[in-house]
Amino acid sequence: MPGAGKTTLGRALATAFELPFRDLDEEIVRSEGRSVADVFQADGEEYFRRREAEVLRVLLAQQPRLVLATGGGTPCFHNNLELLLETGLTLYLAVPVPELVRRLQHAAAARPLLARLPDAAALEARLSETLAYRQRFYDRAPLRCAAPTCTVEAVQHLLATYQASA
Ligand SMILES: Nc1ncnc2c1ncn2[C@@H]1O[C@H](COP(=O)(O)OP(=O)(O)OP(=O)(O)O)[C@@H](O)[C@H]1O
Ligand SMILES: O=C(O)C1=C[C@@H](O)[C@@H](O)[C@H](O)C1
Ligand SMILES: [Mg+2]
Repeated sequence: MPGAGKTTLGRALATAFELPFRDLDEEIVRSEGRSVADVFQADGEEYFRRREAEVLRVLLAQQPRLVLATGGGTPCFHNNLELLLETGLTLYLAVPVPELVRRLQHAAAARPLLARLPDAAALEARLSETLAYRQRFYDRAPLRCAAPTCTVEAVQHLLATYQASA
């Protein structure tokens, strides 16, 4: 979900595993030469999702060994989840909606899907609706860690257990 900690944990995991880190939103921004908000505003979500799927495919083809922070919506469009499940090991950061609200309430305006909401209650309602729809996608990740224990050490432990059972 937005604000779940993908970038923070992703960077730390990349350092721990000595892998390059990439953030899919940043790759889209670089490829488009404009911000995510500008893409949404000028060309709409459908265009953004198309570009997101294309940039994801180009990135994975160019750089198959990496830690990638996706966007919150990435697994829910254009069979991106199937691609991620086939080509890598996916981790879902499960963060309760009230905690997401705390993290995002002062940063929602810059986010196209969370902008123009009147207050924290409206933000909470929007995030709850979004998560209710997305949960079915997120739950297909083979690895899951729940806040507040989404640490590098917790993920290393999850990985060791996963690899031992594979
Ligand atoms: N484990 C954590 N505990 C508490 N706060 C955290 C944690 N991880 C990240 N944060 C804070 O939550 C906010 C969002 O973190 P981050 O940018 O890593 O999330 P994200 O999933 O990448 O968000 P985005 O939707 O912007 O891509 C930041 O203010 C960050 O400092
Ligand atoms: O949750 C989402 O759908 C989004 C999250 C951001 O990371 C961006 O990818 C974009 O704002 C859409
Ligand atoms: Mg991020």
